[in-house]
Amino acid sequence: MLATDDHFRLVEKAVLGDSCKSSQWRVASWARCLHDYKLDPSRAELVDLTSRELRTEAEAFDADITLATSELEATLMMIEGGGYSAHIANRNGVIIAERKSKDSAFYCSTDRIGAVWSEEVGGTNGIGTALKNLTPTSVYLSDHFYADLTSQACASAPFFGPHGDVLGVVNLSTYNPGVPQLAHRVIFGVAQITADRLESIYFRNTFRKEYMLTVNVEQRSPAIFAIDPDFRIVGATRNARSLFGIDEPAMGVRSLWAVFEKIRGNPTLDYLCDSLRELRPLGSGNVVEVSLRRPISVLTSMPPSLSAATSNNPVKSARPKFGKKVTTLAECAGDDPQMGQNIEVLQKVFGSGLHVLLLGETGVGKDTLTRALHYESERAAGPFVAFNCSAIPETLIDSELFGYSGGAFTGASKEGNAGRIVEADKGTLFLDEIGDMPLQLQTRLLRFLETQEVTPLGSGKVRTVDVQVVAATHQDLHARVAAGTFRQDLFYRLAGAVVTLSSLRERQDLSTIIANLMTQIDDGDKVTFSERAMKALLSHSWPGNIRELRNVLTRAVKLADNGVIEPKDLMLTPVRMPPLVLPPQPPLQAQSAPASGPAPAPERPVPAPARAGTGMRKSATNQAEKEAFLAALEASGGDIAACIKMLGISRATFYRKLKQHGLTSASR
Ligand SMILES: Nc1ncnc2c1ncn2[C@@H]1O[C@H](COP(=O)(O)OP(=O)(O)OP(=O)(O)O)[C@@H](O)[C@H]1O
Repeated sequence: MLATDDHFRLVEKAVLGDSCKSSQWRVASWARCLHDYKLDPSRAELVDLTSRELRTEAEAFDADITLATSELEATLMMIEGGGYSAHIANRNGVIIAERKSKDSAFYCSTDRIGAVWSEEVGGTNGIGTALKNLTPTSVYLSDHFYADLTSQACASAPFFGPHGDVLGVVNLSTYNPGVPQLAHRVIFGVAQITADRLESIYFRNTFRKEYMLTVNVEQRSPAIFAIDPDFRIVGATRNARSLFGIDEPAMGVRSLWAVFEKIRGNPTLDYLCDSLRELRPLGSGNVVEVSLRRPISVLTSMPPSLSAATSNNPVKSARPKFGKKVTTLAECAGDDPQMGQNIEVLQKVFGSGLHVLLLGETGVGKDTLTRALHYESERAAGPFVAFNCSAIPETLIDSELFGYSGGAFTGASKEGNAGRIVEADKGTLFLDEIGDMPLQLQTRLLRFLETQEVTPLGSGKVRTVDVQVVAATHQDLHARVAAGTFRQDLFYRLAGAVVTLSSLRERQDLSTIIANLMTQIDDGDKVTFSERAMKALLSHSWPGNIRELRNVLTRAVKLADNGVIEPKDLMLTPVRMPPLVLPPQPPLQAQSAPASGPAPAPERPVPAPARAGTGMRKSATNQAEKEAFLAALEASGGDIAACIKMLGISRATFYRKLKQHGLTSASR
């Protein structure tokens, strides 16, 4: 922090015009602080609102705050380790949402929910000055007006609503007098990108029922028009407004053909939807590339009885009629408040043109939740296509996902293959284990996500599709980005909403989940639990999450005598659990444990060797795991489905582990 006197002299000299070093925006802000607001740089008088005042300010935020907080989450993941926290302030400069940096040493305690950061109160500061000038603002250490604040740095960017008025400010701040200026500049860029993304999210969400024309311009934020079926412009992003000279009164009145030269003949919306097209802005020599997306509710394959569905009345009838019962969103939410909140955010983003990234341990229900979202959305009439990036050999991912034309390569089928992306047109594509997507294909996937276009191998024909992508992984994607094995821009493109699903041990509604599962398991309604069995279930740590719980319950229903499940039927003791959920054990012990079939449980769990280091224990567990895989493969006679069932793991985990243990050839 600067000495108060020194800082005061600095401010005074700059305002009097004696300092040639000060940038104009800062001098102008300091002058406002001194002359207009009569603030004293040596005495910061910051204001925190009462909870009642805060409630009023939060209500004054003219948009859905849950979308903004989900965005903050994604931003914080990208800059983790930098010591910055992320905030949303409303248009009055009051912080109404916060996501804290894990690096609490640099936490800016003045930047908390309820703090007022208008320039009139906080002097020159990121949020207040950005709001004053309606422009992104970086306030680095001694840029602050108050001497007390010169140990902190903030990067702030205002964001605007779909009708062009300012909604609030994204703010990233750190309490770190040693933060390098260059690093802070990068954070400033991130704040601006976050603000742009928020604008885009709110715009797409507001105009989701309209056609959406995106103009490809070399600008940071996209130029998008929302247009009605008569080509009237009903909405435009800030960038579209400034580039094409459109203001609010023109909305709903001006035709697209008053902005662009009309294409020959009578262009239909369908013509524009089918591919990337070129349009020439009126009075300009250069053409621009545009792409048009259909409204979310216009699904050509939707039967008439469903076409009138609105977002309040979601389409439900397209659930698969046969086979597996689809778990509902209400069942996914259970009674867990965190899960309920997650689902609320996901429902808002789903179908808005943004993609979704689901994180969470294996078996927490990422696949199940995605299916539920699909079948309770307006895409329900469209296809649900799941693609597991780790279950398909690397060499086949390209052709399987993006498709190929007949005879495109040696061994290709004569008819060709549309590819999973095209199959998912007008529906949902679930990209499971996205962390395993090979790097070179990540580039292709990114291109598709940006343009919604695919060109099947060997066909040369571009096909535009309308696909909601949900990507999922149990891996630490952030670490993969840092290690250079996952593209940062792809992460960002996928992260329209990033939601981390809680593990079963973190959930507060285990008994509800048990009750739900019992309704889904054959004969589950014919048994009850003894008190001791229920106690054992509730106190188990469930390393295998819901999948493990389901397996345990299914088996217990079969083993229960006289319709009552006792602790012995649960077989929760380590030796009888599938290998992947064993605690660390000496190799011999684990090797001798069979992968299936009931056996008398030992009195107590076998302890890990007292002096084994983490490395030793890891390799012992690894070895045990490999042995168990070999045993299961042998016992199942190479039947993958039986093997997976025996091991009690997901198909994705099965293939991942096969690869990890070098057993790939044994699986085919
Ligand atoms: N809310 C729920 N209610 C009942 N069963 C559920 C629920 N969520 C998940 N399950 C069941 O748990 C098992 C694992 O779920 P799912 O495959 O969705 O998890 P996942 O996170 O996608 O796993 P992985 O990362 O291993 O692919 C499945 O058998 C599924 O039916």
